[in-house]
Amino acid sequence: MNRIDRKFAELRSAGKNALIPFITVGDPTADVTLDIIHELEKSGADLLELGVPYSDPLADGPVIQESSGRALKSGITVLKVIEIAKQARSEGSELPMILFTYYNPLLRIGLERVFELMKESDISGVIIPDLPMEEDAEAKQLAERNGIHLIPLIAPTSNERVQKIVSRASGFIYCVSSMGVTGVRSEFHAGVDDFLASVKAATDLPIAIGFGISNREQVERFEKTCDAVVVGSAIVRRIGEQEHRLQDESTKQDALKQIGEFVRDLKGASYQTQS
Ligand SMILES: O=P(O)(O)OC[C@@H](O)[C@@H](O)c1c[nH]c2ccccc12
Repeated sequence: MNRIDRKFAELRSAGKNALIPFITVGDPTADVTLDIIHELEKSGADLLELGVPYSDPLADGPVIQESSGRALKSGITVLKVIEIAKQARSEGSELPMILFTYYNPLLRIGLERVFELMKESDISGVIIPDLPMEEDAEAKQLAERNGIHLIPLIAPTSNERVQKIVSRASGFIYCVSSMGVTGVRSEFHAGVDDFLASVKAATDLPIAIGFGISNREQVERFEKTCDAVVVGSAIVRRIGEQEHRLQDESTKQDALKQIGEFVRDLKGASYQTQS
């Protein structure tokens, strides 16, 4: 049991769902990211995806790509991201943290070392969008050895593949609402409900949905069929809009508050875990 399991168990017994924000670490700077992490937590985030900025992010839409660009300018690397997770923890954060990274940055450091560093920083999960199940044996083994969940991403796909993926998963299952890239969508494909039902039928693990969720109505839409929603672009876009105000001491608190309010809105009164 790590922090992810404990959080979902706690929410399940309270009959609540989880909100999982995704942010790009280092956007606009490492210091501001720490403030954002604490603000998200105060505003009701239940778990957190820490995105490692990457220069060639295949699955990312424009909002996250631009955010990666800002973060790379501030000099962030995967090692720095892991360091920032550790610092957030030492500053009192209790959030279960999930590292979100493409595979190459991990390989460059060396898988063995990077998983040990994640453990030392109390990171509970890792999502590697470009690592297919067929090639994840080494990462999976190292994750297990270090008490970290390798969280699979599943896109609407054949039943057989769903079975295969969930049967070896741990932590939770991240279901992608639709094909394509991240970003805001106004509607969800009707097949998404069948897809979620087929995943649910195949596993007892919590199920998260992400890709294109940007408002309270959409969060509610998935309340019954999922245990968690991931919101990336809608939050990252707001961080981008506040880029300068977040870096000016005289406006920073107000800018943080606006981001926090958006997260409170997403959760809605029925979700609220904190007042
Ligand atoms: O941005 P959205 O549409 O809210 O989707 C979540 C998402 O940003 C995050 O989980 C994510 C960022 N990059 C990704 C690449 C692949 C899958 C998922 C992701």
